Amino acid sequence: MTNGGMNAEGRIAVLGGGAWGTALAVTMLRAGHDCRLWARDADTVAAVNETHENPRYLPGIGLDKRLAATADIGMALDGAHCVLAVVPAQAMRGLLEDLAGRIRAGTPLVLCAKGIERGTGKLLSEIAVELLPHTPVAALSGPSFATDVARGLPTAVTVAAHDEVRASDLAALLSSPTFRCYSTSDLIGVEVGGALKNVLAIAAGATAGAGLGASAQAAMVTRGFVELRRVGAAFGAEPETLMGLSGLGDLILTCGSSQSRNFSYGVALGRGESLEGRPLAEGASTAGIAASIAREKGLQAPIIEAVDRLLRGEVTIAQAVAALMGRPLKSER
Ligand SMILES: NC(=O)c1ccc[n+]([C@@H]2O[C@H](COP(=O)([O-])OP(=O)(O)OC[C@H]3O[C@@H](n4cnc5c(N)ncnc54)[C@H](O)[C@@H]3O)[C@@H](O)[C@H]2O)c1
Ligand SMILES: O=P(O)(O)OC[C@H](O)CO
Repeated sequence: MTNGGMNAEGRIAVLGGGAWGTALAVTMLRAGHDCRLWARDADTVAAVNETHENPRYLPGIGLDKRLAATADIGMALDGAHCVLAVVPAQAMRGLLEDLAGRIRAGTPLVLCAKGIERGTGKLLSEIAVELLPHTPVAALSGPSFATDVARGLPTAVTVAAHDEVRASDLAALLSSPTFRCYSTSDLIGVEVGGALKNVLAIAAGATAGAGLGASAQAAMVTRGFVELRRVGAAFGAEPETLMGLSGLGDLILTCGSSQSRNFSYGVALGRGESLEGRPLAEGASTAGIAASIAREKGLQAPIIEAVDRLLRGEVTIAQAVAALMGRPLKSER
């Protein structure tokens, strides 16, 4: 496999017709691959095929006319040499169950969602290994707004697999001139970094929404990053991974931009607005899971805990801030 992912080695199946699945499918075409996009929603399939748009999830962005969508998952998988799974984290188990018996043994599966399963506390790769024991599993994560990536704006992400050679082969396969994939064998680190940054983006958004000022926002993100590293370490993540694209990199992106759905969700929370019917914010599911994992492991994660309690309606933003500021003084480390 050559560098840059410009050699078409076969077809790539992208499963999930939302913002990120659509952006990745277009990126795969740009990388020189044949690509089929599977979407469960017939309107999305029709819009992609007929008007070359995904108006529900990527409004206003014209898509590559070569992009073919289908509602038939078997057709998307037919001849695929690599499969990208791009549905929300809480829907991933259902998708992977559908893939059992359909995906060819040995075909790599790249998990592109950022979350942890509610109820089990499992990483998505753990679910994949359990349900698809003959499938090599990888994850893709890093600073990447779907709208930026779909437009062909440049960014860099990380592709992780336990097998280092597989990770670097996949990074080469998925890279394009505007989508630079680094590789690592720290699969856990990449998954945990991507999942936890969403909770901190809600915290940063809530700080902004409550009008607490730019200084508070920077302090929240910095101390939140300490918690991300602490909880990440408990999962077995390597510290260097969390300092990379799928930790610090994505934190910088999502904690400072209203383009982030998690940040915007936090802004609404901080303003006391309704959270009903808002776009997907994975951090809202991950907050409770991360808070309970931190408690179980005896880790201090007061910001993650505060987001969880705010979302449950157990505290007001003023109470959450007072509790954080009133904690006993301690060393920064
Ligand atoms: N949007 C981004 O900028 C971006 C970037 C990187 C990673 N991600 C991650 O990608 C994942 C998906 O996000 P998104 O932005 O595409 O979300 P989205 O809300 O735009 O789209 C979700 C898609 O999943 C489909 N879906 C939902 N439940 C499903 C199910 N049970 N079975 C099949 N399909 C189902 C929906 O129909 C929709 O097509 C999330 O974990 C997100 O954190 C998103
Ligand atoms: O819009 P968000 O908050 O889901 O963030 C999207 C991506 O994860 C950014 O890397």
